[in-house]
Amino acid sequence: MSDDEADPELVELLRQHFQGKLNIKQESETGVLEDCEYVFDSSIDIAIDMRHCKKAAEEIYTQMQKKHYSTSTWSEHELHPKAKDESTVNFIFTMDLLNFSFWSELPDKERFAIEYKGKRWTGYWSLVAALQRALEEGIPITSPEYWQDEDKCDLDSLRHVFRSCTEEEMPLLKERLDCLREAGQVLEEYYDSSVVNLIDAADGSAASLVNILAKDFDCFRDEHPFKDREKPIRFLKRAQILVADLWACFDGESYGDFGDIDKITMFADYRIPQVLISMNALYCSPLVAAAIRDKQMLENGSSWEMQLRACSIWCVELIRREIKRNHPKAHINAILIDFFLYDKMKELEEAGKEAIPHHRTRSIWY
Ligand SMILES: Nc1nc2c(c(CN[C@H]3C=C[C@H](O)[C@@H]3O)cn2[C@@H]2O[C@H](COP(=O)(O)O)[C@@H](O)[C@H]2O)c(=O)[nH]1
Repeated sequence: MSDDEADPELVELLRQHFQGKLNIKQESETGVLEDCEYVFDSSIDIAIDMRHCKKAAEEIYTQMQKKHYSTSTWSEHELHPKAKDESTVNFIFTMDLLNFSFWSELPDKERFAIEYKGKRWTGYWSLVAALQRALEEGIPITSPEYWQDEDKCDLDSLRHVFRSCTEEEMPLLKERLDCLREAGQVLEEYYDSSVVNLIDAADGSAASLVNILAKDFDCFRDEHPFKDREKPIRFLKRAQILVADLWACFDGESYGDFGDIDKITMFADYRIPQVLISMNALYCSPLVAAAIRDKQMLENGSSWEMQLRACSIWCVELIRREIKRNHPKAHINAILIDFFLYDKMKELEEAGKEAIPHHRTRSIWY
């Protein structure tokens, strides 16, 4: 064989090696963005208004700069845990296991609310307040072993942990107990009941951790069939926000150190669509707009609901690209845009300035 001919065996080995790399590359993609672009391309009830999307991008960038919005904003929230240790990892995991469906149809004074530190907390903050209160009362609510103890951790004890200062009970309490139970079993079976072991299994990849959560835990597998598409559409909202909360809380270090964190998308909940619509970046057909305005229930997995979630994720991606185009040096990803929009929406709600209601879907996914 002449010097310039490659050894066929070596070529085959290299091919298999790079082929293998390609496979690993496949596993390190969550598929969420591709799935949402697919739904956006076939949406007829929801659209993205490009002109307002561009305008929103500039407004968001300017306000984020003014507020010095960064990962450290996460820990500045009064109720978020401050310790940078394993107890906070367990807190965040528990929080994002249960981070769904707080909305109520009752008037503000009657809706489910948690009294803690002399304040009345509703929505997402009611969850965080209840977990903090339980820990202070000596209830090990963030312990995977506790979730499996059917004598100690049952519907009554969860009702006590989430006891409201009004007559309304926390929504989907039984489903929340099921999430804790399943997570306790999976963690015991595969990760020696340690959330840190679960994070270590992702080997520093955000996308891998999202995929592991979706693979090992039914209650994180937020994916749904859409029209005649062969594969379900992946939103993976609570799996993604779990990774994002770890990243933000630990400032991208320690348990929050993910080399590919920018692969995480916006989290398809019921607040970001609301704020994108109020910024005119997202457009709803008259029928959908009327359903949202009239607070009609949009069934989980219905076409309108899927389009709303997917187009919101795609809209934030376009906003992210627009900011990157105009401010190449800005360290802004979908997570920080999302966190900023959520906090902005809560400020508008607090000030009684919600232009339109958020959409009503009751599910464990968001
Ligand atoms: N997309 C997105 N969805 C978010 C959040 C958060 C809170 N994240 C904290 C961490 C960093 C940020 O700065 C926030 O301080 C909760 N949610 C979702 O909203 C719904 C609760 O709404 P309401 O009932 O009105 O509180 C529910 O589906 C919940 O899962 C977010 O950030 N992004």
